[in-house]
Amino acid sequence: MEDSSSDSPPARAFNGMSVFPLTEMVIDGTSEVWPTFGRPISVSAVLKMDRHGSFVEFSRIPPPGAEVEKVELFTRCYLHLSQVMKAGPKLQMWTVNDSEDTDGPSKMLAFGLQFGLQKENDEFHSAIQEHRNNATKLETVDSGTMSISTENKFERKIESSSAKMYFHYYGQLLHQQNMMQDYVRTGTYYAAVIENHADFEGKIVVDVGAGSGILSLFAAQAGAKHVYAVEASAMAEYARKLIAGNHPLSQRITVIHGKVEEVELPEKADILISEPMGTLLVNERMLESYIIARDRFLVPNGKMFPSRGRIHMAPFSDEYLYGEIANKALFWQQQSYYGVDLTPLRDTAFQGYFSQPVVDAFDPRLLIAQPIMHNIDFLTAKEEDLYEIDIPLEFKSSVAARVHGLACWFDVLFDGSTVQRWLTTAPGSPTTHWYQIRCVLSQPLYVLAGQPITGRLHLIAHSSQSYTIHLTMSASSIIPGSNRVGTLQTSTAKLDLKEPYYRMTQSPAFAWSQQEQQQQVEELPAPQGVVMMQQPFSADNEDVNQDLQSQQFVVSNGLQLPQHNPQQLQQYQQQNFWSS
Ligand SMILES: C[S@@+](CC[C@H](N)C(=O)[O-])C[C@H]1O[C@@H](n2cnc3c(N)ncnc32)[C@H](O)[C@@H]1O
Repeated sequence: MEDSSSDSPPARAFNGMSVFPLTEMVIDGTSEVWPTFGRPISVSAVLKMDRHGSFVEFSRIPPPGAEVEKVELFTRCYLHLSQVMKAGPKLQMWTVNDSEDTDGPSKMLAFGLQFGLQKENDEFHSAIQEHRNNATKLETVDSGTMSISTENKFERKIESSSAKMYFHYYGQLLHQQNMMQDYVRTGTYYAAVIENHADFEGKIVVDVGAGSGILSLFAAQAGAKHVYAVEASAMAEYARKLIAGNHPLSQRITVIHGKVEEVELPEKADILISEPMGTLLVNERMLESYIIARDRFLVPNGKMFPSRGRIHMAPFSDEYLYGEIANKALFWQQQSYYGVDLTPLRDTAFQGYFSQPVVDAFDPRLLIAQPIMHNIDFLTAKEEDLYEIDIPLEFKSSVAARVHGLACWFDVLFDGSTVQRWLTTAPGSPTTHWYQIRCVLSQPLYVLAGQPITGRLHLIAHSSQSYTIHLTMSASSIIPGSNRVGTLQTSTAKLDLKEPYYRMTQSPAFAWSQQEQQQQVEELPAPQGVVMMQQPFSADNEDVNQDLQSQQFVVSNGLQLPQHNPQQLQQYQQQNFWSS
């Protein structure tokens, strides 16, 4: 390890905290995972930086009167290899993967950090965030000791195996086509750009993650002076080919193969265009690259298309979905599977199924309260704001129901000078390839009409370009004589956004007739942010995605193709898309 460089931010010291090494994880009867901690060790912490990045050096403080006077190093944790989570007012949880910094085998370290005061916890937490920021702001000065720069930013926070798979995926035309064929998505981008051509005319544009180059071509159609299409995957070569074949627009577009974190551009941009949204808006962690591109390339007061995103959330009740997930674990209930007792893994399997967010298009009538939303302003947000997103939940149930979890979707805004356009993925709106996502609780809650539902949605970014989701939901009650809310029943869930359960081949939760559904739609008021369903789900319960694509294909091309043979349609679409 090198010593801290003199160019690095000054080291900061913190005292008076105890480390509880994590010895094991225990799963109790209610399927909660509880960490078991070892004996506490008093430590001090110093935040430093060397050429590998920022790190915290924890040192043991010898107990008063101890013979040893020398401060002994407990551990050194590099921030880019550490996940730090506030687990309580005075408690932080640390998990550290030190595989990159030891010559030996990969090691995971987990511990709790207990502070004497909440203030100390807050200060230490913000100092860590600040240090992360400073580290990435330092430019490469020379070939000397300090070499932390934005060039390493992507690599330092994303595992190389994850990035490799990610860019391999986007390097294939098949997947670019899939996005392009989401006509709600592509059509909204097209309309937003063309209707707001005044924002593009004569302007320098950067297309952040250009993929096939489709948005760059839209910007050029809208009159951009020049477009820099930055694409990190091998798709950049195909984009070059596609753009070259679209003369004369091609004269005003330059494709740059590389990451927006690394490439250099000859001039600043007046406007950025990008499609960086993943499931739940933030999956894939590409919004962070969009923000980095803003800081690197956009002129002050420049425009961003889109400029704002909102995550919408509401509790839902769906017995059918809950039963489906719970039943999957029944396999492990067998006591004699070829003579083998599978039950030791039953609880683990049960938890495993509930740790997958469900991705599908659901009926908005499954929502049992008005949605709430969380705003992310792409023009002002800091990249680090997306490392940890903490959303307090507060709803009022509109019916008596069993609450099975939290449903989420998002929308983004194109804030054009001429027209404002929202691209929405709300349930009941025309379905997109993002669908909606639902976090299902293994222990449902019971609520009465009018009862408050409170809780927290806590998203923590991880190095595989996704998030760990910590969901807490409580059935609450207003404490008589006060405005305070008391908790009656609480349920928690931990999910990995990277491991979703794509439920598109399943039957819809409701198989109502069109007439019944229409009647329901007319009777129910639409929740805020949700367009109530105008049409039934796929008439023959076939794969929703295929059916969606077939409907949209028919609409967009004006062709009268058979509506109820999605497989044939999809085949037809794939063959013909690139010649349309
Ligand atoms: C969701 S796709 C959108 C593609 C295209 N703009 C469109 O709308 O059809 C995102 C693209 O961004 C690229 N990408 C992701 N992160 C990037 C980064 N840090 N630098 C450059 N390209 C990136 C991906 O390879 C992928 O092609």
